Amino acid sequence: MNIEKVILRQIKMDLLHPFTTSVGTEYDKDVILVEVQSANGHSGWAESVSINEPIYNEETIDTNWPMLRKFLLPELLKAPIGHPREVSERFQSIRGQFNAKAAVEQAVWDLYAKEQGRPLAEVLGGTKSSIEVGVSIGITESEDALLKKIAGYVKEGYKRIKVKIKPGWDVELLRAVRRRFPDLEMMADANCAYTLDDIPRLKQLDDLNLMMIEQPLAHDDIIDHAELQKHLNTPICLDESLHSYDDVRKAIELGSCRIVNLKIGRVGGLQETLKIHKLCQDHHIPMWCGGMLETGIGRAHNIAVTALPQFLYPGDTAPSSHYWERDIIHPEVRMDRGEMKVPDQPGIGFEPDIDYIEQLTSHKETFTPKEMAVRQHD
Ligand SMILES: O=C(O)CCC(=O)c1ccccc1C(=O)O
Ligand SMILES: [Mg+2]
Repeated sequence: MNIEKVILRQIKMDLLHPFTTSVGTEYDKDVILVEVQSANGHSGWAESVSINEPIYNEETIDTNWPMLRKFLLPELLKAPIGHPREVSERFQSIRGQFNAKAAVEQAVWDLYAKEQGRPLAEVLGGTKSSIEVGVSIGITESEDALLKKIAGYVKEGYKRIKVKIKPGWDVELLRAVRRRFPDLEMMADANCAYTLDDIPRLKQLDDLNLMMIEQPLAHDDIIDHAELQKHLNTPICLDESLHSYDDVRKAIELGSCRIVNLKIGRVGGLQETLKIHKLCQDHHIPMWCGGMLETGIGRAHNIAVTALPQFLYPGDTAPSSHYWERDIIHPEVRMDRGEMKVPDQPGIGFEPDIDYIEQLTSHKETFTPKEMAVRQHD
């Protein structure tokens, strides 16, 4: 692959509806888009899934930009790349920065797939032609508001719903949802809001036939989760705690989770995703694809990984219209009766709407191998 140019753009997008979790509320999103261009005219695209504040992981859009320009892009551009797997190898000595690394690596994967004229899902080993879709529902102002929202999403056809919980907004609430929707495929996501002192409270969730409870305990823990899982029948799914193949290996070994939420950004890219996928297959651990309120570009990557066979549950891959007045790709991501088609076009299979992206752009910077070489000697 001959990468001639990398373009970073930062855009701002208003969310159609604010999104509240146990740690904060997102009203809009600043997004860093990475475009890698090759000599033969193809462009690969991806986005950093960092949000505006360091409340999900330690990264933000404002920490990603200087890491990209100072460390990651010089590594990428220092010599030609044969295969996208080499990108994560080059980034190995740089600590952390998972979302930023993934954004670059995923753009290279998209470029690679386009150069081969094949869909990204197929290049990764995906086996599905359509995927099932779930929806993640933020904390609402009342129980009634939540029940109304769920009724709407059930009507739209979503295959499972995920309710955000926190202490005091949990047992009674989920009981009310279960009473109203006895057969609904339902799960809860705590975003780290509990401790082991809450075992008695969390045990009450066992009667509600939840598919799983996501990340009940601290973002950096896999030990207490193993203890908690011993007390619960409901499977624990980890999100924040898993950054790598080795994290997942240790969590499986300890019994810290029975299900894995995979976010490509959180684990540093698609190569790591593929390693985790193989590990979960070998251990019969179901996976599903989490979301970070992505634009259509990040969403397209999420759809591609969800086509892999071990992605056994619906993911948080709602269609464009769930998040945005207007998305930045053509066509927009659509859902039909709770399913989405995996695109059969080359690469991510959706065309970035470059004119609209340019309108939304607040900063832009271009990098070439030559300029990087000059800068390295400054
Ligand atoms: O993209 C989506 O719809 C999923 C939203 C979601 O749950 C989420 C959004 C931002 C940060 C963390 C999470 C999470 O899965 O914990
Ligand atoms: Mg989560």
